[in-house]
Amino acid sequence: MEQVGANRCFGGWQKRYHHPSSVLGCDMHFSVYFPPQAEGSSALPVLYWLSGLTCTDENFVIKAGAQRLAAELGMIIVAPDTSPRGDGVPDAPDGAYDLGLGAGFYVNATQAPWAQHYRMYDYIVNELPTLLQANFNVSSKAAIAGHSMGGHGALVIALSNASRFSSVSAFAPIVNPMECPWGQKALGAYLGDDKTAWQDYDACHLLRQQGAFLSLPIRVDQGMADDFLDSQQLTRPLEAVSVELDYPAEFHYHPDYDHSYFFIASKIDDHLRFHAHHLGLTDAP
Ligand SMILES: N[C@@H](CCC(=O)N[C@@H](CSC=O)C(=O)NCC(=O)O)C(=O)O
Repeated sequence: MEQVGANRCFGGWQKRYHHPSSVLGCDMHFSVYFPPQAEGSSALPVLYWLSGLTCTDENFVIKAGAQRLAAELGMIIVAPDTSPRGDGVPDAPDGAYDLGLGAGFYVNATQAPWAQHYRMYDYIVNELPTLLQANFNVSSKAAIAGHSMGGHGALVIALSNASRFSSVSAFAPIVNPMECPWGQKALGAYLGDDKTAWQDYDACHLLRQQGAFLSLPIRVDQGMADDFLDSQQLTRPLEAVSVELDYPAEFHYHPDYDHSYFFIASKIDDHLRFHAHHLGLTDAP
């Protein structure tokens, strides 16, 4: 693993790394914010941030403005890329933004030509945490968050690995990919036509299946001026499932906010405080 960037930021460091991924079969970048407390001897908890369509590991780092509060809270934030990358990694034949490069959907693909490299689920759940444990002073406590496609990834990964995460949050997540154009296109390509294989990657399905056995804290924020709100099954279907199950997830709706990083930057502190509380860094959210 090689460090390829380092910027002093709120008394800590915003760093970028490059490493060979055996799971993805290619070289990957990821970004890490180390708060000032990382220079001490205590292991710090990690918040994984999963970004949306078209993003790399850098969109969140540059646009969300999370570092100021992460520095105060003593929280490491890890932002991975959104798909495998590089020569030899297939892309959508028409260069579409919602399939292939920048659109890994956090699944393990089973279909040609994707199956060899598109294994973002295993990369986030297994390879990346192991790499972080081996190289940095991180504690075993972790939380996960994301936006849109990354909100889908965060919810699916946390719901399927609830013992690994103290909390999960999402901005404008795709919560029912089985029933929306972005999800149907990606899951169809990566997993094939058998929709039973899609269920493992649908947050609504997972919550309905497992909600009765879970105590995972969930928070979702949604802008009401989001152009994708209804067309891409964002947020509301998951709220309906949580109401149906009486699952105590938090849903916050915000008039006038859209799907962009302006929304994320406006509300990211609420998510960091939510996770800090459940990670045991603070008494109150
Ligand atoms: N180009 C597309 C939509 C692309 C887009 O809005 N991407 C979002 C995530 S959407 C769901 O995963 C994003 O985070 N973009 C990067 C950024 O820095 O804003 C279109 O215009 O329709």
